[in-house]
Amino acid sequence: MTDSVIHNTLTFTQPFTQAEKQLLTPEAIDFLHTLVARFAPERERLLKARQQRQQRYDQGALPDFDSETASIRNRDWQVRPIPQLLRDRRVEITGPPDRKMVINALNANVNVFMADFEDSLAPTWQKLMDGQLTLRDAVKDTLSFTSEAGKIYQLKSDPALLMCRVRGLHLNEKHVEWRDRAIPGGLFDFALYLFHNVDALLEKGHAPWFYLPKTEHASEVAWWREIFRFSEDRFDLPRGTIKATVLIETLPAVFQMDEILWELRDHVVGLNCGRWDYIFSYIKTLAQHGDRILPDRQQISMDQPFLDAYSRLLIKTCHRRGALAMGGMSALIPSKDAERNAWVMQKVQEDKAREAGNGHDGTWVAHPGLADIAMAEFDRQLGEQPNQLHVSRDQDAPITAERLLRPCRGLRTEAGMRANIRVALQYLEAWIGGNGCVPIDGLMEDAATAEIARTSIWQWIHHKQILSDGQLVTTELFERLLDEEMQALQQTLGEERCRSGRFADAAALMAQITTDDELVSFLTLPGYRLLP
Ligand SMILES: CC(=O)SCCNC(=O)CCNC(=O)[C@H](O)C(C)(C)COP(=O)(O)OP(=O)(O)OC[C@H]1O[C@@H](n2cnc3c(N)ncnc32)[C@H](O)[C@@H]1OP(=O)(O)O
Ligand SMILES: O=CC(=O)O
Ligand SMILES: [Mg+2]
Repeated sequence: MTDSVIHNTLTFTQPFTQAEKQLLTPEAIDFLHTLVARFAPERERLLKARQQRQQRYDQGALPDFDSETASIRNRDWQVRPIPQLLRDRRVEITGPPDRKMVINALNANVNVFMADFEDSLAPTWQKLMDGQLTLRDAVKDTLSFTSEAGKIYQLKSDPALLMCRVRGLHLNEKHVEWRDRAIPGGLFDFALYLFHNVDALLEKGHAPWFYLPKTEHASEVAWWREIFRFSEDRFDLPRGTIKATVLIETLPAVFQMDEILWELRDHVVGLNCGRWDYIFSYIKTLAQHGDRILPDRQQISMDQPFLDAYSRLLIKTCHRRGALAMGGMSALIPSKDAERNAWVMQKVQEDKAREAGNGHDGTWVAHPGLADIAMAEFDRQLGEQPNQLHVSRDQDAPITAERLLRPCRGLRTEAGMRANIRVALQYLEAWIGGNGCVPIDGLMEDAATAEIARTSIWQWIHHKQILSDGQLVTTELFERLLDEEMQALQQTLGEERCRSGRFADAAALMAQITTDDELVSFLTLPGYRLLP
């Protein structure tokens, strides 16, 4: 065995196992190679443009609607009609492409399962490969799993529809290099999923359906459009076969929704309110704006004016253009404690009722135990209709940039700061250990929610915030609280768990990204260096 595999001008940094050889066939690699050679250079330019926009925000500018694309916003046009199968997406479950979880998700009482290579996956090579193999088996309807206790998991006869969320533009796949540079992670996920599943999907009347995360500008979905078109031609697919739902989960993107739908009009079926990354992006984009600092995370609920405006503008924009307006995720997950569980169910129900009432066409759940409650709320609102495309929201007053950027009221407290530290620390420990989604204190925590936790603290330190009890937030206060929370975790989890886990690495990373002068753009970038 050699140490690396060179195929054409792609270099794989390690030899393939027998299982990986099923995915990394010469033909699949050829396709990946072609995509990388054609599209990787443009991705560099798109990332540079992100940096340049951020520099302007850091110098005091605020995101706004682009006057140069006003004609796209003002003209009447619609996206290509939504395929029949995708017109009713009232409940979607999400989760990493872990074998047991994929079966449970596809068997849940939902319309769609979004298999996630982004927020909920720590992209180790092993997880990526297992995830792709799992999805290939799911598409072929041969997926099964036997737990250590001997429980057998199999797909039901009418599983949910499958969508694949590829990694965001910023993430690399370091195990594959082209011209001595790591290739774009999203392109790797896309190429393998498409190559191995397109025939089987089409055979059963489905198609390659994707979720595109963390877009910041319409030019980024134009990049994906060219990849979709090229792939359709390569596989002799009619134009518009490949479909995508675009997450609107960055602050700059909320000002670009018409432009995003326009650029991707042959392929897009909807936009989605990725509320957690959106909150993170609000903090990051406005990192230097001392008058727009967010309070404790617990107070940043969807009824805050800036988030309510975001949800309503997304619905209004989508419905005018004939696209679905998907809602987002409550982070609450079921509890074994009956009293807490009743409270969780009530909160999730309220959240789904708000989304359905606003006019969303569907929503997300993080756990199968929440599917029925979400389904009931959307059934109540939608009735026999597959969606709410007829809800125009034309009666609303225009949603302005001021409203979308409006500062969020609420307190900054020591308890809130400690909670942020606990979440970020435990999440980073899980992530660098290869687990990208974990329950912490009754909440689903993934890369997006952890980003809120760590960037909040950075911003509070950077802008010398005063907590509700009068304490000044400083690096020293953060370091003391980090130390205390580490000790508290040792008490709760036990010395052994803390010693054998990756807490020392997690605490070091946390300290570094929280006290750096520059706000690190994604925790997964330095984190990825620690992943195998
Ligand atoms: C901000 C965003 O990007 S949101 C999208 C990304 N985030 C996600 O997708 C979150 C997905 N959710 C999860 O990963 C999980 O629900 C967690 C980690 C939060 C909790 O998982 P667990 O600790 O396993 O929960 P719990 O023990 O209650 O699970 C009970 C059962 O439900 C299953 N389950 C839990 N969540 C899911 C899910 N999302 N999909 C399918 N099955 C699930 C478990 O596998 C388990 O199955 P089993 O009884 O057959 O063993
Ligand atoms: O991806 C979803 C989010 O809320 O972030
Ligand atoms: Mg997200």
